[in-house]
Amino acid sequence: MAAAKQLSGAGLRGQVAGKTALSTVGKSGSGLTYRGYDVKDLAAQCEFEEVAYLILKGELPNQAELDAYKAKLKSMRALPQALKEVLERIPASAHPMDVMRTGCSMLGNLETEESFDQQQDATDRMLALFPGMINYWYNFSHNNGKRIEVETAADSIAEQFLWTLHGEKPSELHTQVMHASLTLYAEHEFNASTFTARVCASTLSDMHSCVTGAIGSLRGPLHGGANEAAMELIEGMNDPEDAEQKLMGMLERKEKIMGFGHAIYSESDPRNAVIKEWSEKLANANGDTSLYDISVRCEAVMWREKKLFCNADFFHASAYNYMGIPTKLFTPIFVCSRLTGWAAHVMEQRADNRIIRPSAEYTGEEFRPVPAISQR
Ligand SMILES: CC(=O)SCCNC(=O)CCNC(=O)[C@H](O)C(C)(C)COP(=O)(O)OP(=O)(O)OC[C@H]1O[C@@H](n2cnc3c(N)ncnc32)[C@H](O)[C@@H]1OP(=O)(O)O
Ligand SMILES: O=C([O-])CC(=O)C(=O)O
Repeated sequence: MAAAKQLSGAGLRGQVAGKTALSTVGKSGSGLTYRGYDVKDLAAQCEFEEVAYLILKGELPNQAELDAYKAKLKSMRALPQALKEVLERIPASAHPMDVMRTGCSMLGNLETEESFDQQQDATDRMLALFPGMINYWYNFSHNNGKRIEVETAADSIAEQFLWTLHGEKPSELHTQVMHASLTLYAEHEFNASTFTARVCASTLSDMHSCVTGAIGSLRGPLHGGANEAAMELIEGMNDPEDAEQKLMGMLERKEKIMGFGHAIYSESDPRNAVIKEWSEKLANANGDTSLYDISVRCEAVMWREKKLFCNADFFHASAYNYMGIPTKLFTPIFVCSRLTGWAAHVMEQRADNRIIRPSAEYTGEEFRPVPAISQR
C-alpha cells in the first residue's frame, strides 16, 4: 500500500480541515480509494463515466443507469454561440489552463446555477462540454481558424476529448488509456485545488465560481501543472544515459524535479503503477520506446538518489505524448477529470456547511498609533 507520511509543519500539513466520504489517501487498498473502491480496480474495470457517477452520486451505476447517464452527457456537448465567440478571441499564445478558467467562468455567465437544486445538471454540463471547449479553442487558434464540430458521435468523455482534438474517432487503445487516466485523476481528498473549491463553496457561492477557482489552483507546477513540466523535462533528454546525467546535475543544483514526490504519500503514488503500465503499452504500440525508457531511468535515479518516487503526473507525460496530445493540453485533461471530485466536494460542503475561515498567527508590528503625514 502507498502509505501516508508523518505529516506536520507549514502548508496546513496533517491538520484535519473537514470531513469527506469521497476518498481516502494513504489509508487502505493500494493507497487511494473512491467511496471505498480501490482506484486500481476502478481503473482496470470501469469506464470514466462509471467512476464519475460513483463519485457524484455515491454508488456505481448499473447498466441502465450508466446508459442513461452517458446519454445525458452526450446530449449536453454543444457550445453556446457566445462561448464560441469568447474562445475565438483568446490568442494562440494563451495557456490552455487560462482558456479553461475563462471558458468555465463564461459558461457560468451564460448558464448560471440559480439554485443548489441545479448542482448536478451544472456539473454534468461542464463534464460534457469541457473537452470540446478546450479543443474548439485549440483548433481555432492553432489551425488557421478551424471551427470544429463538438457534437461528435463519441461514446464517452475519453473518446470525446481525443476525437475533438484530432478530428477523428480515436483507436480502441487510446480510448482505453484515456478512461484509465481520467479515472486516476478524478478525486484526491483535500488537495490544493479541491480545497480551493470547498472554501469557495463554503461561502454559498455558485458551482462555476468554485470550479473556476479550482482550475486556477490546479494550474501551478506544484500541482496539476506538473505533468506538463515533466514532459518539458523528458523531451530535453536524448536517451537514458543523458537523462541520468541531466538529473544528477539538477539534483546537485537543488532544482525541483516535477512529477516526483507527494504531499501525503511517503514512498509511492498508487496511480503511477497504472499509468506507467499504459505508457509502456503505448510505447510498444508506437514502436518507439525512447520516451518511456528515459522516464524509467528518471524514476530509478530519483529513487536511488533521493528516495523520491513518481507521482501521478510523471508517466502521464509520456503516455499523453504517445497519444499525440500537445503538451499544453495535458493539464486541461486533468480538469476534465478532477471536475468530478471538485463538484462532489462542493456538494458535500453544501450539505453540511459552515464558512471556512481559519485563523492566522500574527507576525507583524506591535499595536501603534497612526502618525500625521508630516511625521512619516
Ligand atoms: C497530481 C499532483 O498534484 S501530484 C504533485 C505534483 N507536483 C509535482 O510533481 C511537483 C514536484 N514535487 C513537489 O514540489 C513536492 O514533492 C510536492 C509539492 C508534491 C509536495 O511538497 P511537500 O509536501 O512540501 O514535500 P516534502 O515535505 O516531501 O519535501 C521534502 C523534501 O524533499 C524535497 N523534494 C520534494 N519533492 C521534490 C522534487 N520533486 N524534486 C526535488 N526535491 C523534492 C523538498 O524540497 C524537501 O526538501 P527540503 O526539506 O530540503 O526543503
Ligand atoms: O493530493 C495532492 O496533494 C495532490 C494530488 O496528488 C492530487 O490532487 O491528485
